[in-house]
Amino acid sequence: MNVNAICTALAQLREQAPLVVNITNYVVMNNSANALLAIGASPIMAHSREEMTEMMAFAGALVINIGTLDRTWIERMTFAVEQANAAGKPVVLDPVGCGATSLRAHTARQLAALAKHLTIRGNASEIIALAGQASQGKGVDSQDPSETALEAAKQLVEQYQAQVVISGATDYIVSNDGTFVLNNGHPMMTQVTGTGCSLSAITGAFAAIGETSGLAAAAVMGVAGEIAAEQAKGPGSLQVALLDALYNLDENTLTQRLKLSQLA
Ligand SMILES: Nc1ncnc2c1ncn2[C@@H]1O[C@H](COP(=O)(O)OP(=O)(O)O)[C@@H](O)[C@H]1O
Ligand SMILES: Cc1ncsc1CCOP(=O)(O)O
Ligand SMILES: [Mg+2]
Repeated sequence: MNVNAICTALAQLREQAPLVVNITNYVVMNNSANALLAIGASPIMAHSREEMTEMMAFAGALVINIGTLDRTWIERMTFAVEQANAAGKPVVLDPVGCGATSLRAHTARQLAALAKHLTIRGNASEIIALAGQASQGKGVDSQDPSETALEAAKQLVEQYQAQVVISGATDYIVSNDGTFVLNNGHPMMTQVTGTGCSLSAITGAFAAIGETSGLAAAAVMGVAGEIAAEQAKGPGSLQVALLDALYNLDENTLTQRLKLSQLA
């Protein structure tokens, strides 16, 4: 996949405006819904078991985010993944805080093993912990450089037949087709809660239109993030500017700014 293919995927996303079902955490529901709307998709935050079979029949994709987990949520998430599988819909898993507690690690692994068409998107500490290795995450924040998660990501690709997006200063998109490297974004993005969760939600939107790689999602998020950081005075205005940048992102800007390469 090259920059032209990413631009085509973005145009298709805006044309189709896929519906993305999110079971996400209390912190970022608003951020994620707004990020999906800004890029041109249609979000719905839905948790109820009673409506999930119907929901997955007409939805484009399911995004599962374990950020504010408890027993009830785990049961709902498991059922939702089963319904996505039955309807042949792709699943994106955001293993928020995986490594902080065994509940998160155990749940993320169970969900990953269950999902049939899976993309995993996490920061480096989450990806390392999901693979069962020692990570240095602090709660939901990464303290590992993204390149240190590459071996773990390759293990997860193999183990779950998944695509894996490691986000960070450099984003890596790892799959059976090789590893793409993105060098966009801005460090201030780590000081707004929900930028990673928004990236996972947008990954769901691209998965819904048949673009299973998280590459297109990481590309638009990275470029929009750096444009937003140029305009922001700090994290508060960055949050608003990010939505504007996602909304206004065009093919020329994406092409000019994208720093994309591939690992040999
Ligand atoms: N140091 C950084 N420099 C540039 N972009 C970054 C940096 N850290 C994170 N990002 C970007 O911020 C977004 C969220 O990634 P990340 O902070 O790793 O997720 P999470 O919020 O789940 O920890 C991604 O688009 C990523 O590329
Ligand atoms: C702070 C926090 N606590 C539980 S979920 C959450 C949000 C995490 O969002 P992100 O991973 O996008 O920074
Ligand atoms: Mg996160």
